[in-house]
Amino acid sequence: MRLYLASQSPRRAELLRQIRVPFEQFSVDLDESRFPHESANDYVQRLARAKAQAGYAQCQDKTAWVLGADTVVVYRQYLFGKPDSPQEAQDMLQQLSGQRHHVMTAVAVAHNAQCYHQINISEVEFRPLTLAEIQAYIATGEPLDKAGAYAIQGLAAPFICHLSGSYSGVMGLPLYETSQLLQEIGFSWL
Ligand SMILES: Cc1cn([C@H]2C[C@H](O)[C@@H](COP(=O)(O)OP(=O)(O)OP(=O)(O)O)O2)c(=O)[nH]c1=O
Repeated sequence: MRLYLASQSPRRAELLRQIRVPFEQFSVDLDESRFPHESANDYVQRLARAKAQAGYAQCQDKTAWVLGADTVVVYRQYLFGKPDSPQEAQDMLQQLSGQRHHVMTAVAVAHNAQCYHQINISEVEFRPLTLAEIQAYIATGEPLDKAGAYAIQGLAAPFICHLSGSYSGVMGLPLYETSQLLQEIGFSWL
């Protein structure tokens, strides 16, 4: 049984390689807009399923399973995806400074009409950040393709004073939940 990762994210690929899951990667293009009144929880799960299913539709190997995932940062009533500009990244990081927020990552696997999914919700606390620190961080370019405008695995690691949940989930692919899904579909590795 072959596994495909329907994602452009190098982090998701790195995490799957970390646990030695064999896979091939390609990206899918989707409308990622949120429905009116859709909860963050429902939104990430819908997008993870949509990525896996669109990936399966696109995949020539119809015996394969396709994995998709989606990550959002949730602070109070706000939902932060990838910032569209350095200014938006600055606004996100100023709000996250000195506060706790949640990171939700959903993961889904699809094959024909079958689609299984799981969600991980982790809690992260940032120490207070100065505007100069935020601007210096944005100038590195790292925040621009990351949900919530930061990377736990990168230069933002020293900003994080508390994490409750899953490091890999915050990074974009919760490995506990992913391995549960792979076991459920009978995909064995190692
Ligand atoms: C919070 C956080 C997010 N991220 C990344 C993971 C995801 O790549 C990205 C969230 O955006 P997503 O829209 O979930 O994913 P993506 O567009 O990068 O890739 P694809 O949809 O093709 O699978 O943010 C980190 O790398 N580190 C972090 O600490």
